[in-house]
Amino acid sequence: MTVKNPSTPVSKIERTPVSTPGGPKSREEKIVVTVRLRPLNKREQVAKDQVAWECIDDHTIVHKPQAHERAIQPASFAFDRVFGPASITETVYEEGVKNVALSALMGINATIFAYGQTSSGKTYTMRGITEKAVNDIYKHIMNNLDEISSFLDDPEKGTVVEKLVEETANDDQHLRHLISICEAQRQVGETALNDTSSRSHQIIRLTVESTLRESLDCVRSFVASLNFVDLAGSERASQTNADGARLREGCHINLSLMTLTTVIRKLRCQSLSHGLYENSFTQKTDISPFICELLLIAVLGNEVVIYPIEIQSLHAYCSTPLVENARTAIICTLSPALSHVEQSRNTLFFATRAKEVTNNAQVNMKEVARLEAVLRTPDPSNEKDQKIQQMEMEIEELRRQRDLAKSQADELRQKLEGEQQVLKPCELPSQVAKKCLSFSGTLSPKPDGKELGQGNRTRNTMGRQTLRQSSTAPFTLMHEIRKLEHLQEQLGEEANRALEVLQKEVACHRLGNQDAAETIAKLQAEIRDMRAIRPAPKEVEVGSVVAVNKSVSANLKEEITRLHSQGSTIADLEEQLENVQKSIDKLVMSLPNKYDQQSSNEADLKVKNQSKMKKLLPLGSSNSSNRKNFIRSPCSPLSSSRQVLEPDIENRAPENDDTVPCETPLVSERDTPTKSEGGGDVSSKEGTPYRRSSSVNMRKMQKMFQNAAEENVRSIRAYVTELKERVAKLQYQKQLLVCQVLELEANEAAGHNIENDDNTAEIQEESPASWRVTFREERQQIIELWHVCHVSIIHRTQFYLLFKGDPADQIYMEVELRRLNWLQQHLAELGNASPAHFGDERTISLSSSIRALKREREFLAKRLATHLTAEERYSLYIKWEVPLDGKQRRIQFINKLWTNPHDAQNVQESAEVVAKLVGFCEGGNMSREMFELNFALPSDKRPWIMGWNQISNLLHL
Ligand SMILES: Nc1ncnc2c1ncn2[C@@H]1O[C@H](COP(=O)(O)OP(=O)(O)OP(=O)(O)O)[C@@H](O)[C@H]1O
Repeated sequence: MTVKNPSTPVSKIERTPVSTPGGPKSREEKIVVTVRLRPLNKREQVAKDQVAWECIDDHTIVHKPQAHERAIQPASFAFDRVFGPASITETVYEEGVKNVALSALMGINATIFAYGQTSSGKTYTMRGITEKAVNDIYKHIMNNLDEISSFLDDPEKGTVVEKLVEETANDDQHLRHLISICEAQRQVGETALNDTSSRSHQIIRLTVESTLRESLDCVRSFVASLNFVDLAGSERASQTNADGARLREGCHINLSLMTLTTVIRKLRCQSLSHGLYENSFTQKTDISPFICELLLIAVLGNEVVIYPIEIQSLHAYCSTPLVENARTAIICTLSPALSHVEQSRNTLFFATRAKEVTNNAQVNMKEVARLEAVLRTPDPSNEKDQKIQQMEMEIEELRRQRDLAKSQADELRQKLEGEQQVLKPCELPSQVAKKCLSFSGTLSPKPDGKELGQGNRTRNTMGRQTLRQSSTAPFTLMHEIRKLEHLQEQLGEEANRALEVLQKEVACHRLGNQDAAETIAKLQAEIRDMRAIRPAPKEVEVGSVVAVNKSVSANLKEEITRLHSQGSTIADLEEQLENVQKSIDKLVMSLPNKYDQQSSNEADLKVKNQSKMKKLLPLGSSNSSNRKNFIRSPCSPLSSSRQVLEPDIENRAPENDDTVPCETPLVSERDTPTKSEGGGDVSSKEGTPYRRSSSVNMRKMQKMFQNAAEENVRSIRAYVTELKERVAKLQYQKQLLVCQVLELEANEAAGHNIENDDNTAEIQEESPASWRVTFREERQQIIELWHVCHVSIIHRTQFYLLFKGDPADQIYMEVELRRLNWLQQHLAELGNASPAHFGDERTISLSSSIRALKREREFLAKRLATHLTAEERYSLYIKWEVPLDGKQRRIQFINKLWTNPHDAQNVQESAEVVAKLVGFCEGGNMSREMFELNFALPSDKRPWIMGWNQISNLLHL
């Protein structure tokens, strides 16, 4: 069909861009979205369905709240135009879509499509719209019978869709006839909602060619498509009562509509990219080519070139630049029935989204279209070239990847060779490394005894852990040792600094008494000791590539022996820090005022108790009863009040003067003479002006000294505690290293077959998800091993509450697991008969562990009385089924804690109770306390903790 265009644009097409001489003109335009609400149909009336929607004006449709929904605000939707049940199709056409339809006469592709649930009136509406549009176009033709030509299957347009027929319409009658054939061919079926439900989408496309005479000798041609799309309706199987083929049809229809909805939604989100459409299509492999085509026309407004459709060719088509060149109008049809309110709402949501989609309306001049079509039409030879080019690029990329992989493999090989060299002196070439990878937990002989027998499963998992942890040993080990040394050195330096600060602090007191002098001397000695604990000179810088390369040239065993021969540096550090802690305490205690000295017996007892308590909970020593004994000097560089107080120093009394306020007991306000306090010149009557002024100043000073001293001691304490934590971490790391060495040696002894273990080396790192699984498994094993080895329940509590699955917990979990496995094996080997001696009067045996645990439980039972209220105790007794009238309820209750490793609730609640009794809290403090425990346990005998010395002694390192 060819239409001659009048020399002037169709006046009614207000928004259609006028063609301009010299080229196409385009502008962005929103999709025209209209809504048509049909009347209740017979079926709905018979069912006495309610009307749920109302068009309140030409642009707004609202949800009519039902009687029971009065309170709810009506949902309101606004569109370009809204047509109520009384509107006839002519009005819908004239006022809704005519402008868009007649754009085709101006060379602009146009699409009108209906969208709505089944039986909402799409076909009813589109039939009328198509009819009216055809009328208008032919009317236009009749008025402009100048040039008429026709074409069929235009080569520019490619080929038609399978079963798609393109015919030239001779006149309006002919066109109507063609449309009626089209409709007759459309598959229609009966559903519960619609006797004549369309079971397929329908598109009628008119290709409109028109000319525009610009001047006597210049005629411009336009070509545009006008598409009338009547989509099949979305439906709910429950409402259509569809089954069998009808149901499958419905599913298919829904699926394709869903795709359309998705495209609209994505378009709305301004994701107008070609990949987007490709994705939409590729994801829906069962979408019929027809629907794809439909989407292209209806949504993209593309100048459609129809290929014999295959999904693939469609992709190819989509990936070419799209010419957005269309005007689109959507008529959303609605049933007013309350029973369909949800579907209607969905339709309105779709319409709302469609409103936001912008089209690019562009005049199609035939010449331009031709050229573009030529450019876009794939030239087979060209296409081939492109494919070759693309393949070449892919080959190039593959080559690059291969080279990269090769160089990585070479690098790895080199590293491995380095490791092999390292191991040669031990007559354990690469075998050891490989054995280590494959170690499957043959460390422990099968333990005897019922409880200890649980170790089998544990050891299996240990094998897996070994894979994960030791996959890079011994290379990693050496690297770790370097890191450890580095940390040790840092720690030593920091400890020195801490001690220096402390020394200054002490010096500032200038107290000159014997105790203080001794303390200072001792601290100075400690500083000297600390300085002596220097790790072996670093050959390389840790962490750098150089370090790695140099490390591998060293002998692993030598490294470890050297580390050990450094005099158990970490243990020394630990001891030194412990001494620092003691020194601080002693210093504090050595500076009592006279008042305190006078009540020395009592105070001594108290001090003893306090220091005993400190052993239990070293961090808890800054209690208020101690504070008044703290160093009363503001002279530390840490003290903020130093400057303010310095002028007062000249008022200080001679040190050996009994009357000097400095040695006067810290007098409480209660004990201070009122007169002196009030007037300040009372003492002038009794003594020298010097005394008068100092008696006033000293009270003030004492208070300030006290505050400053407290502040200083607190900060030093915190610092020392931090250092201790770090030492504890080092201790853990060292234990891990030792465990790994142990494994290496065990492998060595076991003479593992490395060939069988190659595949295991692949296990390297765990994803967060698999770490979580591993964490749970490991924790359970740890809990079971604690039980089996009668490990301190305070330790269990701390560990359980501290390590909750953070990836950083991995190292601690593994150290703990390895340690416990070792302990389990050790206990099993020893039995009760011959406890092992480790040279520091500590012994580890099953019976000693049980005894220690018993002591710990008794200790906790005592704490029940002091740390819980009677009410809290009673509710716990009830919860834990401890007879309320029974004797020794406290110990009965404590004996129930941590008794069932397989009962997660028992574990969790036990931990909560113990934490409360010992005073642990969640979070940061927990960490501090956790590590603190490694330094000062509730008992001097701590058979459940294996330190570096014990393990390394056992390893004969
Ligand atoms: N605006 C209207 N005024 C009067 N009757 C209407 C109106 N719209 C639709 N109908 C009637 O409602 C019934 C269903 O209409 P139609 O077949 O057009 O729905 P549909 O949305 O195309 O359904 P399906 O998706 O199942 O094909 C028909 O009998 C039709 O005549």
